[in-house]
Amino acid sequence: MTRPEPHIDVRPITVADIPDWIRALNTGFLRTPDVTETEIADRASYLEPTRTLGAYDAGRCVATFRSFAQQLTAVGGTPVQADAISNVTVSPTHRRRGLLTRMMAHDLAAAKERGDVVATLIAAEYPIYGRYGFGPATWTAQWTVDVHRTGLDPRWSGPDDGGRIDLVDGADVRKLGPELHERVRRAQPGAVDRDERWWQTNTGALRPDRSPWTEPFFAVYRSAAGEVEGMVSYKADDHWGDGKQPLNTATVNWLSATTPAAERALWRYLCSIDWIATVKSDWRAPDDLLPFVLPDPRAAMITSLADWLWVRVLDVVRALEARTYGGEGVLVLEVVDRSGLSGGRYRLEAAADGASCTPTTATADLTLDVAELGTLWLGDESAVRLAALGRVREERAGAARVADALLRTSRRPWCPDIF
Ligand SMILES: CC(=O)SCCNC(=O)CCNC(=O)[C@H](O)C(C)(C)COP(=O)(O)OP(=O)(O)OC[C@H]1O[C@@H](n2cnc3c(N)ncnc32)[C@H](O)[C@@H]1OP(=O)(O)O
Repeated sequence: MTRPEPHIDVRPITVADIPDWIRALNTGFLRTPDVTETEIADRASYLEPTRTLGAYDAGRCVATFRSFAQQLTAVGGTPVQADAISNVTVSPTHRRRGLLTRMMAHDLAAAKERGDVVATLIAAEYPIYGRYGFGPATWTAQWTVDVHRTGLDPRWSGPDDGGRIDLVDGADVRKLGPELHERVRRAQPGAVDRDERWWQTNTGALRPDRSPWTEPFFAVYRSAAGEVEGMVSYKADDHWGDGKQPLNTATVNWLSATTPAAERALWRYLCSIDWIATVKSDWRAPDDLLPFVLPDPRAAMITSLADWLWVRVLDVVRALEARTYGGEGVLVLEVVDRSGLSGGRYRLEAAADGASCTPTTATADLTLDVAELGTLWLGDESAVRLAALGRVREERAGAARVADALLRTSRRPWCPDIF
């Protein structure tokens, strides 16, 4: 049970509040609470005070919340404006008193007012955000590859498709990476844009963390035509077996590819590095090609599978009109939104040349909470499955099957980023 705490002020921060806000953030994330000058300067360089909230009890910051503008790729490749939420913490002294609820209400109201189509976040724990209308919209998997079981010829080196792989340094990544990622994310439903700071912090040009920077390896795949089609960042440990065999692990920080050829070449490259006995993937789509670019797919085991990007639909009409559909058809959705932001009855008409969505008084085919709409919107989840779980209700027999035929996608959505 939450209890109201009117004496605690929830408000956007000012620049002067940044050090105390960072201390509260570090506390909530169980990091050492002291604040360094580097951290203050870094946060001050990109925090938008109007979109950065703090809760103040007797002048001390006891909760943090931040949002920023993000482009999220809808099914079909159109980016929509998202309200990306991050840095959510409530100090342990002030938990379960409704502070998150107050900060979320403040932020979502502002996002709605601004005209954002959806809000997004990556949830620390599953039970937190459903109550605010968020639904898990993409899932993620991590693989561990037993290199000696892959069936790859250990004599193999380099791509066999006319392309090439080159080791590069951070400066090259900053030059080539942003354009590559733009192509990746525009083609990948569920992917988001990356700002310059992402490239700086992931190549060591900017080092805001207290943890010392360790330069990873970077490799670029170019096609036979010389086009940059893929890139990987990885690190390796130093582990030797009792028989003096090298048993090192290569851990992928991130791997981006615009073509299956690039994906195949980069995974095979990682598995071909001398001394490497194990390859650990980054957070990938659950239907990643990885296992199947290996002669023996069982060499790649999923070691982690979980929800990743959560979506909260703020504008049903624009969200449904932004995406493409698997066929033509009409679906009337009764969207229930207890916060009053996006509820209503909507008629979706999907056609080959685009979709239209309009408020309607026609009889509903399906009734669902706005959180379930967020779960269905990127095409990953099945309405038939949600109906079986009682999470969507068919008002017309067979409507969930129609929804699946329209909404689901052949490849699963994926968000390569954490934010
Ligand atoms: C996008 C991101 O940044 S994800 C990171 C989220 N942050 C963390 O996980 C850091 C550690 N945890 C925390 O800081 C806090 O516990 C928070 C932010 C998760 C929750 O903040 P609180 O102020 O305690 O939440 P609030 O009091 O508004 O809770 C509202 C409801 O959600 C429930 N709830 C909140 N957090 C959780 C949780 N982790 N698990 C289950 N239920 C939860 C509460 O019980 C309450 O339910 P009720 O209305 O039925 O009583």
